[in-house]
Parts: sequence; structure tokens; C-alpha cells
Amino acid sequence: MLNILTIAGFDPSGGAGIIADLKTISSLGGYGISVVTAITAQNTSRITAIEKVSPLMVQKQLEAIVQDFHLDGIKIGMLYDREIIKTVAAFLQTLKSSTPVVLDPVLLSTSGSPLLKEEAIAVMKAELFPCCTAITPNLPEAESLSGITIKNIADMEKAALELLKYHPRWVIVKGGHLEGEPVDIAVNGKEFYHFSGQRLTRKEIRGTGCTFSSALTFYLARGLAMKEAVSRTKAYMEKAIIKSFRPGQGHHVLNHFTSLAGG
Ligand SMILES: Nc1ncnc2c1ncn2[C@@H]1O[C@H](COP(=O)(O)OP(=O)(O)O)[C@@H](O)[C@H]1O
Ligand SMILES: Cc1ncc(COP(=O)(O)O)c(N)n1
Repeated sequence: MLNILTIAGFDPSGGAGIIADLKTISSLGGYGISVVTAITAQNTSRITAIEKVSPLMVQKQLEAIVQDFHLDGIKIGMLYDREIIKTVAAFLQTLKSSTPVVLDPVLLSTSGSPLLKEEAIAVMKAELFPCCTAITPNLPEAESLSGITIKNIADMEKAALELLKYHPRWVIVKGGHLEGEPVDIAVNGKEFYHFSGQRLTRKEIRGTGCTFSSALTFYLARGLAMKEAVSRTKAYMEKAIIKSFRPGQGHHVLNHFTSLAGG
């Protein structure tokens, strides 16, 4: 069984963050391990408070995990501030370079609350991007990280090339927020791929970014090449979107367990 670590925030409603990551990893047959960076008070409609975990406690959690586990893949989500980013970057530098590391550069929640402090963005680009096998911004994240306004696939490519300058191995820009079909792209400077698909719903669904990056980490940890790993991730997303549901009174959440009875 593959050991997949998620370093991310806690969303008690389970739609996003660490709980969504663990559901994704478990449903794919991996063993999910989690290091918490921040606790949010959040439901399927909104975030009402955020409390960060101290950088020392993040470091202690990471140390406890590496002393025990061989890690096959690492997914990174909400990091909240520069001290936590620096702690995670220092940890990644101690790992073998063959371990896949996928960063979902979470900036804002679907409900519009900031999940990363503005002043931490430059540190994330300079210190974390170079440690990543892939970064997986959505359109608003790619716009704000690259400074390029994105209206179409050509703009997505421009933004991806701009973000490659910070040296992640791959930039994957997700197109769920495009007007038409949700096309994702993956770029590494030499190779360039498009992943097309049909728009399956217009509903707001929570946790799609968390789930995409966790599934991608799992497939890369299985040894798949990026093209195949993204295509399997997109197929996984489509199944989870088709079976999404509304457990509370706000946004819909993904159904990660579509292969189980009742899913
Ligand atoms: N309505 C939709 N129909 C089909 N696929 C979608 C839809 N919305 C998002 N996706 C896919 O789900 C994944 C997550 O994309 P996106 O919504 O852009 O990310 P985020 O959750 O970070 O905003 C991508 O593969 C995207 O193409
Ligand atoms: C702890 C945590 N991590 C990530 C997200 C982003 O997910 P979404 O964009 O679906 O709100 C979130 N809302 N909460």
C-alpha cells in the first residue's frame, strides 16, 4: 500500500482540507497520513474563524511521521502563513528528490475567505515552488500568482509558462472556472498537454482542488507519467462530481466513494 502524506488545513465539515484529502487517498487504495497546518471553523457555506498550528508543532508532526514512515507521495494544501511555508520547505529539502510533491496553492476558499496571507505568496513562490513536482492552481489562483488575466486556454498557457519561471517541475492549470468546457493543461517547458472534458454541473462544489491534488499525488506515487496521472485524476474528478451531494445547507461536496455500494 502506498503511504501518502497530506500537509493541509482542517475543515470540520469534511468538504475540503485534510478530510477531503484522506477520503480521496483512501478511496484510491492508499494509506493516508496527515499533518495539520491550521484549524478552520467552517461549514459548507462559510469560514468563521482560522487558527494556525504553531510552526514548531507542524515541524514536530512532520518529524514524527518521517521517523516512522516511508513516504511515497506528498500533497500540500492550505499553509496559511510564511512561517509554516518555511517549515514545510525545510522539511521537503530533507527528502529524496524522487518523492512526488504536489502543491495546491490554495489562496481563497470557494466561499471567498483568504486561506493564505498575502505577504506569504512571495515566499511560497520562491521557496516552495522549486521543491514541487507539480503545482495545481485553478484559474483565479493562476491569475493572481502570475499576474496574467485568464479568459481562455491560450491565457492559461501563458500563465503556466510564467509560473514555470519559479521552477516547479510541472504547472497544471485547472480549468473548472472557464466559461465553456473545463479543460485542464499541464506544462513542463518541453511537454504540453490538454485534458478536455464536459462541464458536468454548474453547482458550486467544495473540495475539488483538494481532491484533484490528492488524487494526482496518488497516481504519481504509483509511478505513472504526468500525462497519464492527470488524465486518471480528471476521470476520478468526473465520477466524484457526477455523484456530488449536499450534506448540509450550503455547497455540494464530492462523493469520493463512487465505487462503493450506495456511492
Ligand atoms: N463542472 C465541472 N464539470 C466537470 N469537471 C469539472 C467541473 N468543475 C471542475 N472540474 C474539474 O475538476 C478539477 C478541479 O478543477 P477546478 O474547479 O478548476 O479547481 P478548484 O477546485 O481548485 O477551483 C479539474 O480537473 C476540472 O477540470
Ligand atoms: C482547510 C481548507 N483547505 C482548503 C480549502 C479550499 O477548498 P474550497 O476551494 O473547496 O473551499 C478550504 N475551504 N478549507
